[in-house]
Amino acid sequence: MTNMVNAPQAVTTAVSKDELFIPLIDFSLFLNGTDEDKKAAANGMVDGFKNAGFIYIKNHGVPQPSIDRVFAESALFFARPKDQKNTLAWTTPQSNRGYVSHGREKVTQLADPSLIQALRNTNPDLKESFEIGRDNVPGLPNHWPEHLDEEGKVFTETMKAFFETCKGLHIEVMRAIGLGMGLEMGFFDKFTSGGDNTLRLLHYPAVKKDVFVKNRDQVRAGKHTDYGSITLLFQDDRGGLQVRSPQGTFVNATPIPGTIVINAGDLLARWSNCRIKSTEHQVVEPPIAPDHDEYPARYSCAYFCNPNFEQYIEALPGTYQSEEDKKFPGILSGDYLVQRLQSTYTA
Ligand SMILES: O=C(O)CCC(=O)C(=O)O
Ligand SMILES: [Fe+2]
Repeated sequence: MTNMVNAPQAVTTAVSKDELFIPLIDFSLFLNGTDEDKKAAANGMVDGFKNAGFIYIKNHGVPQPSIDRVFAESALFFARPKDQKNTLAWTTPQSNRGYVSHGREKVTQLADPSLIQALRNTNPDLKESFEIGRDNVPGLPNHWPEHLDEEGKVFTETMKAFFETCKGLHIEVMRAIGLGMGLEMGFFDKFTSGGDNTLRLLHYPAVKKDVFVKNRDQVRAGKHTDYGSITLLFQDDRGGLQVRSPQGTFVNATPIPGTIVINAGDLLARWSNCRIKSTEHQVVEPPIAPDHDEYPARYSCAYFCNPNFEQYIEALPGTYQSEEDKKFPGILSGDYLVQRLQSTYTA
């Protein structure tokens, strides 16, 4: 008889509040378990994406020292002088690579550029970021700092390696989603092989407490949904990420050491014919105010995954019975992303 007490559990709870239930999945059971383990982990993941749009995973196979190195390199990068960072500036939605300074991006659901501009002026996001795309794409170079100095070279090597690590995890997570949705486990492989993903390093600088007191609408990152298929989110231990609950409240997605938060994006919601949810989230000041007058800086790292840009995305098998059940027309993955990015940024 197996010892049920010591058997690892595929699914436990990460967050439970206001009807928002975000599961914590032991991903090693999917990666290395029996067929039964794989199925239990995969089902738990898909349930999480259907109900909350968010899951946490542990034992995910990404070595903690690599994650620590990415955070350390990211902090060194953002500490560079503004002028230097601006030489690496983000340019176009088609490229979606480079440095984005405070207030330039305002993630929002609004499509009207004048409304986005008005919002950006009143409540700028208190953050800066650096976007890294698939390397060696002709005509769309990454804006690496490797020519700047030795540190720039180390940063570049670290991020290139981490991009590949996350690309591997994306492939595995989509295999789990395939299994959990009753598709073949390899169903998504032809959509994930290219790695048309974006690694975004984020820095939310230290901010005076009274900024949030004077303006109650001030946030570190405005509420939004992500655009692509899934996002792998690595957060530090500061806290501040919040997820919209079915009751409409924003609930803390508290950092859990050793875990990665994964959320479904709009394109996966569309692809799954709305079986899977893409849930609004935001970043606010940490839940507990410090004794002194300032909230410390927060760092995070989001790996935005997309189906290969040349793939045509339409309702997945099993999510409709007849053509009329399809809620959206098909679209090329790359066209969808560029459309969404175009309304997010102004030059
Ligand atoms: O910094 C975070 O924890 C979340 C960032 C985020 O949601 C995004 O960049 O889309
Ligand atoms: Fe996001």
